[in-house]
Amino acid sequence: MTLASRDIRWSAGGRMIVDGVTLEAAPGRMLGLIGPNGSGKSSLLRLLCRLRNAASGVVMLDGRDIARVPRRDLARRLAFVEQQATTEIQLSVCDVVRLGRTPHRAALASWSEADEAAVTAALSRVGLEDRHDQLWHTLSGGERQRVHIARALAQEPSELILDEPTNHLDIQHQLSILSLIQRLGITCIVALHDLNLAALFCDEIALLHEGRLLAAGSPETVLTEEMIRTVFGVTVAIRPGATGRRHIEYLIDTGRDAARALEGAKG
Ligand SMILES: Nc1ncnc2c1ncn2[C@@H]1O[C@H](COP(=O)(O)OP(=O)(O)OP(=O)(O)O)[C@@H](O)[C@H]1O
Repeated sequence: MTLASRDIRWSAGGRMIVDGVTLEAAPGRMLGLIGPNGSGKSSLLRLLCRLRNAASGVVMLDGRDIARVPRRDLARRLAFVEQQATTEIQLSVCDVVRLGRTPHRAALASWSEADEAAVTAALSRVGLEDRHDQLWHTLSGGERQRVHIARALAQEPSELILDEPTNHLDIQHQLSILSLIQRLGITCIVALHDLNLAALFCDEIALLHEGRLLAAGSPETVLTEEMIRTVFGVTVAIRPGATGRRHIEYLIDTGRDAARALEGAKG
């Protein structure tokens, strides 16, 4: 066991947002967190990395309540890539990635070769080594996202939590970032909206609905036609894809839509 929650609850604005979630991320595996908008994915991820405290229940790192783990020790273990992270506007790309080294450096210690090597390797892994000195605020949305992933990689975590890391990324970078995360071989929890990407990359999937964990298990057991219709209100057909993973096809009644549009045009 690495990161796990037991019956955690968190409410805001008089509403239960995370409602009794018990979840376990297996060591070295990639756990996908899926669910409709507002189902509580970001809130749950923030509880798991202790950016928020659960009102009840417990989050555990290797069986130890994370509320009792010193912040610095937690930062050495666990990295979080937020959905819309912002950074001080005058920082350069390498400055942002260097922030990932903070938990590993003793107070007042000078910048080491190992620190610089970790930053260079992280930038190269996200394909931005040539942007080392560019100002962060001049990057495109997708490049910023990749820099934040590089910052998390420079942190050399053993647990990595990512909130929709493919946001803003073109398809090539969506695939390369998820492949990279998969190849890291560390424990990952990643919130994803794209169900096909979740099926393609995740070892396990957890499905949230209205703050509750509705299902957790292999992509085959969680991503079923019935579950997707019930939770997302979308009709799909699921077949084995060319990769051997499941492929989800969204069934849109284009014939009916076209007939309606035609009738509307006739007045
Ligand atoms: N601090 C807060 N105060 C009030 N409501 C909140 C707060 N934080 C989150 N919520 C509400 O909790 C619900 C879950 O939000 P959350 O961001 O966790 O969902 P999500 O599954 O990540 O959504 P999305 O897919 O749209 O990113 C939403 O309805 C949101 O408005």
